[in-house]
Amino acid sequence: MRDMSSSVLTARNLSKHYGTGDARFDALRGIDLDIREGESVAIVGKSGSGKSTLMHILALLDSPSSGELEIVGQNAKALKGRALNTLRNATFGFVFQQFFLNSHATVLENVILPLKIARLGSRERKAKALETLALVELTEKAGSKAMDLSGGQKQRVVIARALVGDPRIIFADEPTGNLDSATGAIIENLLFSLNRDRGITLVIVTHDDDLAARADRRIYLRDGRLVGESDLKSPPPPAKNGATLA
Ligand SMILES: Nc1ncnc2c1ncn2[C@@H]1O[C@H](COP(=O)(O)OP(=O)(O)OP(=O)(O)O)[C@@H](O)[C@H]1O
Repeated sequence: MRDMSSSVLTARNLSKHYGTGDARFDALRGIDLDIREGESVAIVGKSGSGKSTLMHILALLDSPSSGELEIVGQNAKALKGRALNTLRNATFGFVFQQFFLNSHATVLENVILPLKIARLGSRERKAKALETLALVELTEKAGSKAMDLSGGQKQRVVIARALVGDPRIIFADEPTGNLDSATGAIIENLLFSLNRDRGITLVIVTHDDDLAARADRRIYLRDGRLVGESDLKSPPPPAKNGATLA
């Protein structure tokens, strides 16, 4: 059983700006955050508030302009090159719209890819990929081309690919964004069951209030600042000037 109380991600005074001089834009300003092993966290806020920027930095896909970040006890600044890639591949799973499936490859080949990168033997990676496809109920589509699947099936392949390397943390950016509500509910249930049953920490960026409400904790961003948090027991912070946060 994984230790639920220890931090898997710790951010201190994280800031990120784009551009310089007059063109400088501060996308994140002084973010402090602790994410504990096994919890589910939704990052919410208006468009442009910095949600994706924060998630990309937490997932080591981008670096902050200043501040400190620790991932499973390791200082992000000290991680470079191969060590960075190895930690990212071994620790994280990504459910991002920009990480497209290879539509001409089969479902199985798409799911196997991270295991190839991790240099697992071919028999072992096939067995592991098939086991993961069974978990997302896509066994019968293993040999289909990814482009021949429905939107919900594609998203399940993306989740299988995120899951196949046994990640400690899954980062999901608008995981139900392009799906109809019934299909979105299936994807949502799948993500939260992985969190509940396998103890995988879940970090989700979403505009969807219902999805955010299912997380253990919500983190509210406004103009690059963390303006509040709510867990299951406390309501969200009041919106400034009557504006809504969603
Ligand atoms: N590469 C970049 N260069 C300049 N500005 C950027 C860049 N990437 C993001 N920004 C700016 O940083 C701010 C935060 O962007 P971010 O994508 O994190 O917002 P978001 O909250 O995820 O928005 P959305 O909900 O619309 O996806 C935005 O104002 C955006 O225009």
